[in-house]
Amino acid sequence: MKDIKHYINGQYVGSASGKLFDNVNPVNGKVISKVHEAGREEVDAAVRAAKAALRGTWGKMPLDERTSILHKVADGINARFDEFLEAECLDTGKPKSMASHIDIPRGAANFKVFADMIKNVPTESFEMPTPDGTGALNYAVRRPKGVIGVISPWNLPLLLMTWKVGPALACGNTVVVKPSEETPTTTALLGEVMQDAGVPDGVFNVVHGFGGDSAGAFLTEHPLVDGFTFTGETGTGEVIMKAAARGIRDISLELGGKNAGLVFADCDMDKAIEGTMRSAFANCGQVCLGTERVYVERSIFDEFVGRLKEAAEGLKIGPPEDTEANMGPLVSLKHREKVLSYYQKALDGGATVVTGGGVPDMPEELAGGAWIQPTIWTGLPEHSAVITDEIFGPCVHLCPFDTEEEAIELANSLPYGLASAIWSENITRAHRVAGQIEAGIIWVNSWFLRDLRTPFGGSKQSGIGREGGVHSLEFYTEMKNICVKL
Ligand SMILES: NC(=O)c1ccc[n+]([C@@H]2O[C@H](COP(=O)([O-])OP(=O)(O)OC[C@H]3O[C@@H](n4cnc5c(N)ncnc54)[C@H](O)[C@@H]3O)[C@@H](O)[C@H]2O)c1
Ligand SMILES: O=C/C=C/C=C(\O)C(=O)O
Repeated sequence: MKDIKHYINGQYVGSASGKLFDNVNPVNGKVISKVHEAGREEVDAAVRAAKAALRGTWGKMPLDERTSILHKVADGINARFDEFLEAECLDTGKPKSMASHIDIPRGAANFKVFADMIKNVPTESFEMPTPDGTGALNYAVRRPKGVIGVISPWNLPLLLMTWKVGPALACGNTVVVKPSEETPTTTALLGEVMQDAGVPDGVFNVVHGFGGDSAGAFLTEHPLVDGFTFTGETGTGEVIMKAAARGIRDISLELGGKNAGLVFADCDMDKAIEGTMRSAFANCGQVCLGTERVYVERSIFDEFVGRLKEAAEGLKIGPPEDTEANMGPLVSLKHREKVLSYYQKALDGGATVVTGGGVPDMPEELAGGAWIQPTIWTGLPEHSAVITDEIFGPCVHLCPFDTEEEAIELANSLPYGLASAIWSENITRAHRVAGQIEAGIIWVNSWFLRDLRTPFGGSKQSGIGREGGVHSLEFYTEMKNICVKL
């Protein structure tokens, strides 16, 4: 069986401890590979390699050369598209139809976009008077922040990891990546692409393992890491923030959400149903931007519930290679336990189960997988855990509202503030409501439409900082002002 090793200083290496853990295919529960678990020793070697690489050829490389290497990385991902696709779908169980349109192309785009951007973003300069009349000139320059610790989740593994590694390398940093223990394969494969593209040893390093008391914690506790970028749960973000406080290291946190959809009676119903189907069920509901609570204006509530039910019941659950399937399993049986505990809470709380609510019957060869039904509820009170907690499954609670003010208040009622989707053909209303929603990303008549130049991140407990466009460059560089007395 294949074993997945760390990638440190340009070499694939195993753990000194010999500790391995299972990588399980969520489609059938079978072990697909064994993964080396990093101890402090491997994490230390990776961080030191990254530190040394800053002072090596990478640190001295002209910008044009660096960015052309990053274009080669993107081309390398595209050249091995099918391998990346296969690996991502084995680790996550997601439909190939989705990963081939979203995950893998974005993995390549994340390198190209930021390589081009860093070449075209100006810095500022200010002339100032001085008492002796000669004046002074201030100008700002960008320098890499240093060694960046990248800690990424399992839901969009290649997409979310490269969303950080792309701009970090474009800005001249070096990285140590700790991918999710659930989905190590595409990050490991990226090491080969980096090597072939001519990325110098030590610039891109990967250590595998778990979070607490494992590779994740060892990385955040390592004093030579200069900054951390993390995507994952809010609770994990708190732990990482504490670790980063030691030594005053910078952080960028993209955290959990419990995003609201708002559907007004003046929406285009077809668009609202199509968009809500995606925002509730895409990637088996495992998208941080998903809408697990949707508020619908009362006059169209019954119609909306009926149409969403019909559409949800039309979803085809199946394994990645089933070309008709548009819903895969959850990432693991453990995650399914969590999601099913909320399905039970909904029942206990007196919800009306509009559709789903359990585990589908699957053919024998798939019976060991983490399959789950897409689920719609109505009738729960706003304080119930199903409405306040991020479940991260293919489920949505629908609730009617009467006024615009009430809809805004409901959307803003939770301590999260990642994203929201508003459905209305009244453009004045859409702008007015969008301006009042407490979230970092608002979509009007769309969902998960991404322009990589835009600010991306959450407010309240959904994160700190923004990445995307110049905001990524802000995080991954130190801005230095040079003041010259003339
Ligand atoms: N805001 C966003 O952009 C965004 C995007 C995708 C996912 N998410 C969030 O991610 C979560 C799902 O992902 P997950 O379950 O993998 O999240 P998670 O927080 O459990 O794990 C994320 C990563 O952190 C590591 N980790 C866990 N504990 C750690 C510790 N103590 N120290 C260092 N590293 C540690 C894990 O091993 C993994 O690599 C959801 O909450 C989702 O909303 C947010
Ligand atoms: O699950 C969360 C999805 C996040 C998406 C991005 O970070 C992105 O599109 O850049």
